[in-house]
Amino acid sequence: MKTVEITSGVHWVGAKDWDRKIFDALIPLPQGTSYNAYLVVGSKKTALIDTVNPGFEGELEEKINEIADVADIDYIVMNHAEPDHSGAIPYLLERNEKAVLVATKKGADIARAYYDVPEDRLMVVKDGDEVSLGGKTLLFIEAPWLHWPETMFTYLVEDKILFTCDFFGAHLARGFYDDDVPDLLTHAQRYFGEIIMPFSVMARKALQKIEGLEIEMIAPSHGPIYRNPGRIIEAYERWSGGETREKVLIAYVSMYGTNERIVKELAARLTAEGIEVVVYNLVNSDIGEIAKDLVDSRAIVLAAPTVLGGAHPLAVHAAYLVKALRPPARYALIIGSHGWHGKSNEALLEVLKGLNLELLGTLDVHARPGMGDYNELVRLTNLLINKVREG
Ligand SMILES: Cc1cc2nc3c(=O)[nH]c(=O)nc-3n(C[C@H](O)[C@H](O)[C@H](O)COP(=O)(O)O)c2cc1C
Repeated sequence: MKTVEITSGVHWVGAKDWDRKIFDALIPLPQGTSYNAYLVVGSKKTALIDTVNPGFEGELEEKINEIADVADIDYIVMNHAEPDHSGAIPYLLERNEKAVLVATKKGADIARAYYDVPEDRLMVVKDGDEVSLGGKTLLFIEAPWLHWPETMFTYLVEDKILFTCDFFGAHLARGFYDDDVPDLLTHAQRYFGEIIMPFSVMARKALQKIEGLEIEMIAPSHGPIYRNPGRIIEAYERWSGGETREKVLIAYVSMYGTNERIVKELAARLTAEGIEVVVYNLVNSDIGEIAKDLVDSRAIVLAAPTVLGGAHPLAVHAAYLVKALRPPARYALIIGSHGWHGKSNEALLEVLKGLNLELLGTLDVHARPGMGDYNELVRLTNLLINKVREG
């Protein structure tokens, strides 16, 4: 893909990574991703906003050279220091003798540590600082913890474009503008769940901060550019505000079918009552999809057998992720099974400790589910339905 001029003097010079399958050695990328970088050309100065993942430096340089010489860039704006956006900084600083790296104070610390940026090539900015490129003014807005401590947004005043790096992003190689991707909000929700949800408080603060800005375009550093920013801002308000639906997320593991039978019975009863249900068998589930559904589920059910005196490792992993992602769910049910001494429920509750979840109950099936287990399941299901409907 060639460069794209998104408005006069503002060029997309990023890279599409169609082949990437995994992010942060953890999150599957079913549709690849993109590393968006933007070249802003003023009448006097030129700035590059964000860079690309290591391995794409040459592609970035080629694109920049279509518009201006890499050696002529005056500012490299680092909205976020994570290598997928800043990995090309050392390469660029080697090929350009004058550009300074623009970052927050914390960003500068990270740039020194990760990219060996020397002091004379660093320009520290704080909230409200501006840089004029000649007819194009960059305004810096500190937006920490989205998703590292140093993050900021850059606002291009004259063109009303907000560059937000990870915030409002989506892992997608396809599409260029939001209107090219009909299912974009689903991907954005998944990205929110994976990356932003643990920082929902900071997300709300950032949304308040940009409330008064006139925004014509949102240009994140992963996924399509929003020409209709209202849609994603409204979605982020809901997601970061912890707005949940009448929806239950069930994640389970079952070696010989005990938990599976219980979970299927539970899902069928919830569905019959008009409650939205998503069921994930943890053996073959994409954790990005689970993260997406955690964004708006009101209750979580974890079900797993006792294995070697604890919970099945896949369930421990899932519980750990739930704890780390801090979803807005309000209620939980924990279901387990055992052959001789049940330990799974206890182990999962230990992992989840500290989350603001109301535990509606536990069920621990001995070997295979019997009448007593099904009766208890009916009681717990009714309780869950009532709570989920209450809100
Ligand atoms: C590898 C393995 C380890 C197990 N470890 C325990 C254990 O430590 N304690 C226990 O009570 N049952 C243990 N069990 C028995 C299972 O917890 C029991 O069969 C349970 O009903 C399986 O539920 P599932 O079919 O949903 O996986 C173990 C079973 C297997 C296959």
